Amino acid sequence: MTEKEQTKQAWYIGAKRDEVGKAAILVGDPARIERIAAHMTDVHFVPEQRGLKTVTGTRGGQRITVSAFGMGAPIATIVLHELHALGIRNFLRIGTAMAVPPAKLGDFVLADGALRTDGTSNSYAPLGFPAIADFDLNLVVREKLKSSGKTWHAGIFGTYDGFYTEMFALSGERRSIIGKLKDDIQRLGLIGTDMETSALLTAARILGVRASTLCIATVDANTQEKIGDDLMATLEPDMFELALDSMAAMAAGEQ
Ligand SMILES: O=P(O)(O)O[C@H]1O[C@H](CO)[C@@H](O)[C@H]1O
Ligand SMILES: O=c1cc[nH]c(=O)[nH]1
Repeated sequence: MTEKEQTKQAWYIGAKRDEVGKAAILVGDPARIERIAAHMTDVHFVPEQRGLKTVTGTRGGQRITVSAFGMGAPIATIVLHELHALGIRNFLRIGTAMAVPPAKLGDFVLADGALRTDGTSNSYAPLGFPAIADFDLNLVVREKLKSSGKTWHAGIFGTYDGFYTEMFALSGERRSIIGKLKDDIQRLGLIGTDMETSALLTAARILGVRASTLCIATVDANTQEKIGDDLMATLEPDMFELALDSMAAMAAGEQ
């Protein structure tokens, strides 16, 4: 029996088959679930388990599921894997990423692929296997970005497991630790960094489903400057709209 035939209710997110839609958006922060739900109709909240929140609603005539994984690749892939086992074939992670020029704070960054600097993706495929976003999904997202008039960049992300050991120095002494991140960025021309994308893209390819990541650049990788909550609050609804419209288009194509 395949995973999909076997799974009627997901172990950790708790969703049953009839509680999920045809495409999924993965967010980190569970507080985004209520806020994105306001951009859909006929909304159904799946009972929360272990702090994992999921909502399904209608957008553009399609049922779309949004699940919050919290932070980091291990739990993000569990959520993707469970939604895949419930029958979902299209995934878009949305959220925040560290910015690298030419991306400026507040710009959108779209992953065409990702450097596999995470550990979780190794459990899906050996390191030589590339973490590549789905081409058709990214075409749809690109079209939505172009018509939005927003400033956006597409390219390769870097995904790291150690937030305070590899990505963000809390004190001056620790700055040397994140030297590798800056080196990777410069040497490899990364456009953004996060903690989930390479694992999600690898897992999705191995599971035979489509995935990508669209983020708002919220932290400058060189200066560690962050965008304020007020600016993020004005950008987040645009990210929700772009993501929901993209996934409604993908879900429509699955019919
Ligand atoms: O996209 P959001 O949920 O904002 O998450 C980002 O912020 C968290 C910490 O950096 C990581 O999970 C990262 O990917
Ligand atoms: O600094 C940051 C900001 C967002 N996401 C990350 O992974 N790191």
